[in-house]
This record gives sequence, structure tokens and C-alpha cells, in this order.
Amino acid sequence: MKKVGLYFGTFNPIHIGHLVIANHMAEFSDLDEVWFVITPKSPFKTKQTLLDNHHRYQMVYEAIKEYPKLKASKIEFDLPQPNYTIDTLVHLEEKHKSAFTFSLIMGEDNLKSFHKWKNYEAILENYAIYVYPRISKGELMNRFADHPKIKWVDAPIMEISSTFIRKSHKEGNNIKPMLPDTVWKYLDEMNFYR
Ligand SMILES: Nc1ncnc2c1ncn2[C@@H]1O[C@H](COP(=O)(O)OP(=O)(O)OP(=O)(O)O)[C@@H](O)[C@H]1O
Ligand SMILES: O=C(O)c1ccc[n+]([C@@H]2O[C@H](COP(=O)([O-])O)[C@@H](O)[C@H]2O)c1
Repeated sequence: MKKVGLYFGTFNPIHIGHLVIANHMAEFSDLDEVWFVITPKSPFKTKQTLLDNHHRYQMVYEAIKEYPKLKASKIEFDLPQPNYTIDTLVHLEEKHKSAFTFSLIMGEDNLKSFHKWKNYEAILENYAIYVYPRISKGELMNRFADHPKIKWVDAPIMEISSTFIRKSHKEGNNIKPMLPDTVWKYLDEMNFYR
């Protein structure tokens, strides 16, 4: 059975930080594939300049089209909002009927607040979580540090964010090196984040 790592995010827009992590997980962990799950509405994110689901999906698609181990998923587009990961996992299991073994991919920053996620205990009981290092504030719960379901992967750290990219672009600064070329072209042609 194929091992799939699910990488959840708003990807507004996807940037090279995301891509480096997904590729690292697909190449250097035991995962066979990584699926970007584009989230319509993340539970803890307050309103921001959020592009349509379709455009965020399209940019992910453009970013990964030459990476056969990376895929983009629209599974959350038709689910109730905000999108809770546990609910999406249930839907994925139903849809794929045991064709894949699913795991989660998460930055160390998100692991620090993971105890606030809906039914996080159930997630941890049923799914492995692949965690990569991130520079972040806050304490990691002791029980997460050496939990058998949490696998630490020593991926590179790239401290850029979509917020920084959107803001910089609006202010007229050059953001090209932070995005895959295809994403930059799409975003520029569509006049996004201006
Ligand atoms: N530079 C980065 N390196 C590794 N992981 C990242 C990076 N930026 C974001 N992530 C993580 O990737 C996932 C999806 O990211 P998300 O779409 O929320 O991007 P973001 O850049 O943090 O967005 P925003 O700035 O709009 O809040 C989240 O779990 C987030 O913590
Ligand atoms: O299920 C939850 O309770 C939950 C709470 C916060 C975040 N998430 C998921 O984690 C993803 C990344 O979170 P964020 O806040 O860093 O964008 C987000 O897109 C959601 O899919 C999920």
C-alpha cells in the first residue's frame, strides 16, 4: 500500500518553503507521495486576503506538475467550513477505501499548538505525523517530543511565509525567488495580491 503524507495549508500562495518540505518528505522519508491539501478555511486563521480555492489549487498544480511524487487535492472544497483535519481524514479514508496509508506532515510550530486541534487525540491514535523543524516560539509538550507516532524528519529550514510574499508584492518588492517560476507567472498574469 502506498504511503501518502498529507500536507495541509491555505497555500495563498504556495512558495518554495512549502515545495522544499514536500519534496524532502517525498525523497528522504519513507513516504511514497505527498499530497497538498488546499484548505478553504483554516480553523485558527482570521480573515486575510484569501484567493478563491480554485486559484490557490491552480498555483499548487503549477508548482508541482513536474514532480511525480507530489499531488494536489481538492478534497476539502466540498466539506463544511472551517475545515477540521479529522473530518477530512475520515472523508479521505472513505473515498480511497484503504488504497493508501495516510500520514500528516506538520511543522514544529504547528505541533506546538496541535493539542488545540479538533479531536487531536484521535488523529494521533490513528495517524503518524511527520514533523519538520521550524523556528518558532512556544513550548513543545513533553509527550509530543518522544511520542511513537511522531516522526522527526530533518528537513531544511526556510523562513518565508505567504503573508510576507503577499505584503512584499503589494508594496512593489521583487518576490520572484520565493516562488516557483510557474507560480510567479500565474500570479503576475492574474494580477493577484496587488
Ligand atoms: N517557510 C516554510 N517552511 C516550512 N513550512 C512552512 C513554511 N511556511 C509555511 N509552512 C507551513 O506549511 C503549511 C501550510 O502553510 P500555509 O499555507 O499556512 O502558509 P503560510 O506561508 O504560513 O501562510 P500565511 O503566511 O498566509 O499564514 C502550514 O503548516 C505552515 O506552518
Ligand atoms: O483540525 C483542526 O482543528 C486544525 C486546526 C488548525 C489547523 N489545521 C490544519 O492545519 C493547516 C495549517 O494550519 P495553519 O493555521 O498553519 O494554516 C490548515 O490548513 C488546516 O488544514 C487543522
